[in-house]
Amino acid sequence: MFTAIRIPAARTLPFAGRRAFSDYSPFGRLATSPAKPAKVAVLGATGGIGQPLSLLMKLNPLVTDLALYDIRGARGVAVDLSHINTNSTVKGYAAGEEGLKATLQGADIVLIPAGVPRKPGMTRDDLFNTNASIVRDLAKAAAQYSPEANMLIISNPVNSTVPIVSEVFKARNVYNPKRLFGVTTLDVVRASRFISEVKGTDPAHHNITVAGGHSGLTIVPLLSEKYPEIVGETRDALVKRIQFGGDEVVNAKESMGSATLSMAYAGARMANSLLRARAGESGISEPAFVESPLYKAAGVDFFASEVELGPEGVKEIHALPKTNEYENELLATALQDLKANIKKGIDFTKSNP
Ligand SMILES: NC(=O)c1ccc[n+]([C@@H]2O[C@H](COP(=O)([O-])OP(=O)(O)OC[C@H]3O[C@@H](n4cnc5c(N)ncnc54)[C@H](O)[C@@H]3O)[C@@H](O)[C@H]2O)c1
Ligand SMILES: O=C(O)C[C@H](O)C(=O)O
Repeated sequence: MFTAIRIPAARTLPFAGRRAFSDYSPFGRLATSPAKPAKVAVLGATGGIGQPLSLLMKLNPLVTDLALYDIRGARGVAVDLSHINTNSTVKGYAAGEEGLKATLQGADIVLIPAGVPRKPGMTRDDLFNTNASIVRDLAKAAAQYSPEANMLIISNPVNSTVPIVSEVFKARNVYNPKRLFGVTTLDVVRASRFISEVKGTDPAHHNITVAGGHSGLTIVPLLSEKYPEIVGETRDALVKRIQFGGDEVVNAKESMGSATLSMAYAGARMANSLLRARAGESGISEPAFVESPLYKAAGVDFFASEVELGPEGVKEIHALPKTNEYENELLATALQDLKANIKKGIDFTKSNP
């Protein structure tokens, strides 16, 4: 006799119960759909930072168009990413002026991680001879093809490459200090992680100001106002670890480069914050190395601190938190180095326009 086989109904989740990728996002809040089109360009997209950063941009629902450029391989990375089922388009371009033009035209955010990374024993300043001209040439193209974009400079030495971009834009009468950012987010990401390890807490609960610049002693964590209980050797070790966190990665990678994955995360967080501010969300702040009034009187035109973001880019540069004697000494040392790093970038661009 024929017996009907009963197939149990598949279990389904009601639509409202399903979670979107953005619910699990590590960036904090992500909007679920773009308020307006946003084109993001990545220059140096094939590199150790460029690839994961481009992936994170492909996953960001605020991005509608992603354009990738490198001196090699950007088209392959773009085709690979273009199979991911998020709404944005991805295009990769070949090296040269035409590729740069197509990448940059119409861009709202330009992320630049192009250039060589450190090997053990090197300082970030040792990268200057190679990276200064790479950043200068990319800045020239950006000044021509995307003069109004937010420029996010990742290439080291950030303390010098940001002034290089400002000089290139100034020479072409398109410089807008509200749109130029040295990406120092990684210092704050590290600070919150390292402090959570000391305190045995969730890093999400720690938002620490890291001021100054992005290299060694120019990185100044300002802990005392929020964490007056962290003192003595614990404080000294924590400050040193934040200042030299980059070396920790460089040494562990044994000549294979520097931080790439944590940097891609940090760069994507910064870009996401700018995209949210651009879409009209208020109260968004990130650390960044920007043209700043904070130490202009001391001859330091660029300085990293907490910056409030708006549709115009930099909305407001916040004053530093209250500092103690120990931090004032760190700041004094940082200012000396910063002055020299900034001058080096400006002098280079003036004598090699
Ligand atoms: N700001 C920060 O916190 C931070 C953190 C980590 C690394 N970095 C810096 O980022 C830079 C890149 O690091 P990485 O590990 O990705 O290096 P990488 O060598 O893996 O990648 C660099 C990419 O840049 C490309 N490139 C070189 N010249 C170019 C040009 N003229 N135009 C376009 N692309 C070009 C290369 O082809 C390569 O794909 C380094 O200078 C590094 O020091 C900064
Ligand atoms: O340390 C480096 O050279 C890369 C980067 O600036 C970092 O802080 O990890």
